[in-house]
Amino acid sequence: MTAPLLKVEDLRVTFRLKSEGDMPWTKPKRLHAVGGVNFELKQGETLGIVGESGCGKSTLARALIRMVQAQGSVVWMGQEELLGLSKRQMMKYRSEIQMVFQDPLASLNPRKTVGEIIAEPLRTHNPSLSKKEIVAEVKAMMEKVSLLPNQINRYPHEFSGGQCQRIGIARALIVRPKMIICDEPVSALDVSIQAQVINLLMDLQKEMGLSLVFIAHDLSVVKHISNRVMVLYLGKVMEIADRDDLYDNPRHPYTQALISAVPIPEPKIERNKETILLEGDLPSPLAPPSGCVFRTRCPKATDLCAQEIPSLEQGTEGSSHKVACHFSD
Ligand SMILES: Nc1ncnc2c1ncn2[C@@H]1O[C@H](COP(=O)(O)OP(=O)(O)OP(=O)(O)O)[C@@H](O)[C@H]1O
Repeated sequence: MTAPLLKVEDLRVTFRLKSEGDMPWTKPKRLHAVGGVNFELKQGETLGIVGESGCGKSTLARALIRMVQAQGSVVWMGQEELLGLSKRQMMKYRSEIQMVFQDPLASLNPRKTVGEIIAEPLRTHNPSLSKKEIVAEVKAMMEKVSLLPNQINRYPHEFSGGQCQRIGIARALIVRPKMIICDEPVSALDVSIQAQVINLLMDLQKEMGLSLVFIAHDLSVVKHISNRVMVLYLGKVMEIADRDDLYDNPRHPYTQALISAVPIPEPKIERNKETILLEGDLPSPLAPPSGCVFRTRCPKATDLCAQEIPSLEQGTEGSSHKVACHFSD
C-alpha cells in the first residue's frame, strides 16, 4: 500500500495571550485553537473540513504549512516530518503544498501586476528560469484558469472577485504543487460565481492529480467537492467519514445538527428530518468544557460526557467512519 500524501497526528496549536491590563507576573492565558487532530490525505483526494466560525479550521490549515507554530506531527509523503524542519528546509516543501485564501482581492498585492503576482512563487522556487520562460509559464497558467493572457500587465483592482480568486489559484498552481489548502476560497464570492470557481478547482484537480484540503462553513459546497469530510468543534475532530456516509448517516449530534440545517435546493422536496437547533454559543476556547467539548450544547449529554473525553473511534472494524461521542448513533 502506498503511503498517504499527508499524515497528521495529534496536531495541536496553542496561542499564548497576554491582555494589556495584565501585571507582568500574571501568566499568559492559553487558547487551545487546535487540540489533537489526526487525519490522512491520499493523493488526488479532497478532504473537506467544516465547523462553525472559530472552531480552528484556518489555524489547522496554517499549521500544516508552518504559518503558525504547532505541536504533534505532520508527515509528508511518508518521509518528511514537516514540523521539525527549519524555515529554510521547509522552503522545498512550500512549492509542493500551496494555499488559496478566502479574500481574493486582499490576498493579492495591489501594487503588482497579475503577471508579477502569479510569477512570484515560480521565481522563488526556480531562480534559474529566464524572463521569457517565466512569461510563457504565467500566460499558460492564466489560460488554464480561464483568464485572458493578454491581461498579464493589469492590476488586481481591475478584476472581479471571481477573477481575483482565479489569479490566486494560478499563483498556487504555477509551481505544480501536489496539494492545495483552500481556506474558504469561495465564501467571499457571489453565489453564481462560487460554482464556477469550485468547478475550476475540480477540473484542475483531475488534470493535475492534486490533493485538496477544502475548508468551508457551507456544507453544501463541501458536499459537492469532497471525497471525505472532517467535522471540527472547538479545535477537536467530532467526526470524519466518506462524504456520502457522513451526509446520509451522520453519527455525532453536532454533525446531525449541522446537516439538518443545510437548506434544501428544491423547495418541493420535503425534508424528512427536523432542523436541530443548537442552543447557546460556541464556548470560549480559553475555557473549554471538561470532557466532551460539545457537551454544553448537546441534547444527549450526561454526567459521563463531563468526565471523560470521548476518543475518535470507528463504528465497525475497518470502517473509515470515525466519531468522537459516548452516545453516537
Ligand atoms: N493569531 C492568533 N492569536 C490568538 N488567537 C487566535 C489567533 N488566530 C486564531 N485565534 C483563535 O483561535 C480560534 C480558532 O480560530 P480560527 O480562525 O482557526 O477558526 P475558524 O474555524 O477558521 O473560524 P472562521 O471560520 O471564522 O475563519 C479562535 O478562537 C480564534 O480567536
